[in-house]
Amino acid sequence: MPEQRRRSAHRNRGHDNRRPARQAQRRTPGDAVRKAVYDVLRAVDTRDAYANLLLPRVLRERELSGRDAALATELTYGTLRGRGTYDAILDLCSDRPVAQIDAPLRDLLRLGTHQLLRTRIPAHAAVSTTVDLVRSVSGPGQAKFANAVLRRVTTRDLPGWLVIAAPEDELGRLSITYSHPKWVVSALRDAVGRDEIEDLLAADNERPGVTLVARPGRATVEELYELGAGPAAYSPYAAYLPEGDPGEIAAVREGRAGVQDEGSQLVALALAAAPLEGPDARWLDLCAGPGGKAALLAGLAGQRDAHLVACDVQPHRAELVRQVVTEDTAVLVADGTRPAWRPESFDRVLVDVPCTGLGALRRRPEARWRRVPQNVAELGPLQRDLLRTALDSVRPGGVVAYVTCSPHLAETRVVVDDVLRSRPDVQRLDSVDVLTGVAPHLSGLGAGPYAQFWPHRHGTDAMFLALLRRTS
Ligand SMILES: C[S@@+](CC[C@H](N)C(=O)[O-])C[C@H]1O[C@@H](n2cnc3c(N)ncnc32)[C@H](O)[C@@H]1O
Repeated sequence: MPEQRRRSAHRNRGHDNRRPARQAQRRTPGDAVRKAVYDVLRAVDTRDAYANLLLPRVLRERELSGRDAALATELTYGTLRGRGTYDAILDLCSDRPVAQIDAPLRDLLRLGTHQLLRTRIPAHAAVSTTVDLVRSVSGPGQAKFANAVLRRVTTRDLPGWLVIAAPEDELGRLSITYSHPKWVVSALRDAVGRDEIEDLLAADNERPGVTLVARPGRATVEELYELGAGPAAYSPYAAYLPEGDPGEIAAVREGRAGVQDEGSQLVALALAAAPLEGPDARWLDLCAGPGGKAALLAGLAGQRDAHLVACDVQPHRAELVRQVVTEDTAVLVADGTRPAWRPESFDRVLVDVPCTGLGALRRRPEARWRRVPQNVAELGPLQRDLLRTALDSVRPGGVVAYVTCSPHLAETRVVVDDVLRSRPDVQRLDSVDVLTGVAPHLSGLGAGPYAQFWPHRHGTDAMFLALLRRTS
């Protein structure tokens, strides 16, 4: 299913019926595609651009649509994701270590290697188009070097290279074979276990399909089905969009529906469904930007006469929240660790903390190379502070959902267990039970009380959920 959704998403991106005329005017459309890919790769490297945000803009500006856009997307994402594998192979094909090759040339060698080993582009075309590009950006001397290196790459297929490029130790083998930094493989293996690590790493290299959310009270899944979406596996508010641009759906443009991973929907739904005694009128989303979960919670709150307060420390993120929530939601720009409200003000609190995002690697092809182990250590104190504030903000009997889009144990159970050690006033609820109440077909979330989603098991991001109740 994810494979089918992924293919359709590729096939249908940005159809433009003016394309044939434009393409006819262009002398070498293939080069325009590769130049666009190259420019995005450089921007990712030099100014920390996000490929998923920059690429659509570059495609629009250069009027690349239809098959050209699909090819550019595949080449950009594939080259960024496969970097670890390709560098190990290039090290065997070059007389200079990859780390010492000029960054622009290195990006082009990775792009050439991706085309040779993971696409159906004929080898001669992959080599010549890449070498032409090297000539135009780095000069004839480098073009000769690139030609020699890429010709060596053509001498084996990917499995053939992996046999000699992947080291024998397990971490090294997994890291090169599935193109993840070793520390990420190690952290993911600690979280998912040895039996499933390869499935998880392989799933991280797939492009996720598009999941929509029908925001309660503002749109229905039936409305989305009529526009070509299909039923989703778990969330009653989700619909899969097999093809087409979600931006072309009126409900999405109007903010009544949105694009939202099903795991993200389910953790918000679990907070709303967690059993509660007493009033259920005041909800808080402590880290709300850009607002996907806040929009869903605001809709659910509206259905039971509750009100949501949504808070984010970054003004531009709070503004994004404002654009997707209902009018009766109060949006605050505030530091969640210095609450602007009195303790015990809320009945339900979501704290979806800033994290490494290691559970959403499918969506951000460059993220795995950008994150470093220190990020985990640096985020830890903030994650703990935010969870403490969330617990202080909820009334006795109220519920807190601690959420991350990382399965790294140091960001999930270790944070919760650490904080709860000094909180005798807090009880763990069984998140797995609550989630299966929301979505009866769900399984594979772990033994509880915490719940962990996985891309390879659920087709969702690797969201973590801990539901906690204040007892006094
Ligand atoms: C993982 S994102 C939240 C995603 C959001 N819940 C959604 O579904 O769209 C974490 C957010 O926490 C915000 N943040 C970071 N530090 C914060 C703080 N001290 N107080 C409040 N928000 C903070 C970040 O700006 C970011 O928008």
